[in-house]
Amino acid sequence: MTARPKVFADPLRNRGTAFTLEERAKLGLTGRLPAAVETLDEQAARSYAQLEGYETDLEKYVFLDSLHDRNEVLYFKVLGDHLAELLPVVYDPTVGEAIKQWSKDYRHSRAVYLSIDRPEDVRASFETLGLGPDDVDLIVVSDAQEILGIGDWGVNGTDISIGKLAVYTAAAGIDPSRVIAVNLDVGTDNEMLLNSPTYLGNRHARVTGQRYDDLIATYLSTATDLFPHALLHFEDFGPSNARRILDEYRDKYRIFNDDMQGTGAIVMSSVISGLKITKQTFAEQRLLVYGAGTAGTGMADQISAAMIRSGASPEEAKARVWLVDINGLVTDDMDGLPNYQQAYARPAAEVADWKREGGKIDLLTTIQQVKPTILIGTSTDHNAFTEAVVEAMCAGVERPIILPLSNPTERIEAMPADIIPQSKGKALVATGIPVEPVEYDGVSYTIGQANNALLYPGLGLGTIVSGARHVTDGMLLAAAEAVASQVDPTPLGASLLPDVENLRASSATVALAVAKASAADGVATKTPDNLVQAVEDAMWQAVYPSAMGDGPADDAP
Ligand SMILES: NC(=O)c1ccc[n+]([C@@H]2O[C@H](COP(=O)([O-])OP(=O)(O)OC[C@H]3O[C@@H](n4cnc5c(N)ncnc54)[C@H](O)[C@@H]3O)[C@@H](O)[C@H]2O)c1
Ligand SMILES: O=C(O)C[C@H](O)C(=O)O
Ligand SMILES: [Mg+2]
Repeated sequence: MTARPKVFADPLRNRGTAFTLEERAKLGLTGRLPAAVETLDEQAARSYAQLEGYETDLEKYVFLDSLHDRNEVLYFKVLGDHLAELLPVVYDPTVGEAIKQWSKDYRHSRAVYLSIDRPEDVRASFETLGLGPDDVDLIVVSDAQEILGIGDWGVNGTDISIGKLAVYTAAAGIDPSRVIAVNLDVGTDNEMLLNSPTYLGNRHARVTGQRYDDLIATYLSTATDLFPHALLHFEDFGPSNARRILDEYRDKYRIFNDDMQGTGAIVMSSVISGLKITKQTFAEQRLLVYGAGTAGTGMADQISAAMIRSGASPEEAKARVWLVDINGLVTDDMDGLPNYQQAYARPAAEVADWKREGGKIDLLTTIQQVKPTILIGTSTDHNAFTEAVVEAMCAGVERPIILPLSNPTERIEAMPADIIPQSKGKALVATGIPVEPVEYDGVSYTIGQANNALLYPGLGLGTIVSGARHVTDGMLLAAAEAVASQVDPTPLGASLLPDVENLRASSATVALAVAKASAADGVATKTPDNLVQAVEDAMWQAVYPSAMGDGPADDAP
């Protein structure tokens, strides 16, 4: 058997049957491909037809993953041409299924693995990529402690970094040759994985404390030293680490926590749209967050900051937020509250005569007492938003904003198909997962996807184009407003958020707003004369470079 030509194994350069005869000769591929020289469109049509032959989304995920590893341009062409259909396959919710199977189904690797047991290898692990200081725009890292709403998946969580990067490219044209996916393998507390013969990660419990902190510090300093222009995206860390890392390092490095900041901002977009319907201000809102972890408290932070901007004092804003977590309404007499919950804990005296079940003040009671204008679910507590909960929300206010945001599908607090009829069409709903429109009383209600995927790609692009030194609150707000500006939510049944179908255009608009905010906040290091053009030019397209007049580089077979 002869050796496989090297270029076939490089997904960034491989074009398979699209190599012309000249390219085949130049690359030593003569006679190594069937005669047909296909266009990218022809290849994409065949790949899509093959994809349609698979039944389950997980099979489609595996097929697309293999395509990703053979030919990146073709993969992104197929993904881009069918974005709304395929986003749920390469990303949430199917990526959650793939992660559960990851070690068992292990095929190949495109990530960098940093092990807590070998911190001395961090630098070498990046250096093996052979990339220079100007070659990297973006790194997505996860320690996989809280993957989506499915918990701790150790090294299996690698695919969340890969999935997020695929969305960055498909949605905002981040150049796929300039990104790195990283898994921080600090062990896992998932017993099932530890006992599984196929598990590929470190076989010990999660390391915490100083050694963990040292690995994070080493990661940040090494990545920034080697790739000084890269945006460092943090994904699916556990709640206390997520917040600690962001608080400690956001003024020092170019970091972004998607679950806190990206999710907070997409929720801001949903609320901005909702307030166009209720004709209220942020300062008038009463916010109830059910599931006060990384995402939920990130949202509370952004919404209370918006209350302050719209005229509330910090004390008034705080007094308009209620958190309900696993032990019921969060009050200041509870022991061991994490600091991110303490910030919003209600005075115990204020709720002394509220009804308690098993010592807890539950979600329904809190709604009845508080009459929230906004109810957010980030609890992973499936079906927690019962009919009684929805009815109580509607009894309190005319048009409640109800956002069941837990992912994946098996975790969502309620499905819009239930909330819309239960609220008689009054509730303003968006979800984290993609869902079909709901028909009710002769109206079709389109449900916006309040998933950070609608926001972070454009935010990342704007950060890269402006060379922002940090991701500021001003940039997050600009992104949220830019997303909301793309829809008119006021007709009955209209979505609160733009359609995923238009994600690429939407991301460009977001990027532009973010780049402007970066300059206004004084963190931009690049200020192109024509920002619109700079954003357009920065967006990578799924075409073979020769089509843009640039042939493939020389390479021995
Ligand atoms: N739509 C989006 O863009 C988006 C973004 C980030 C996270 N999320 C989803 O939000 C959920 C939470 O993610 P996270 O990263 O904040 O996780 P997390 O673990 O940090 O927070 C979850 C919180 O919910 C609480 N909780 C668990 N069970 C509960 C119950 N029965 N009742 C009340 N509270 C309960 C936990 O104590 C914890 O405080 C996940 O499902 C995730 O997929 C969605
Ligand atoms: O990944 C997603 O779909 C959104 C979010 O980051 C999550 O953790 O659920
Ligand atoms: Mg996440």
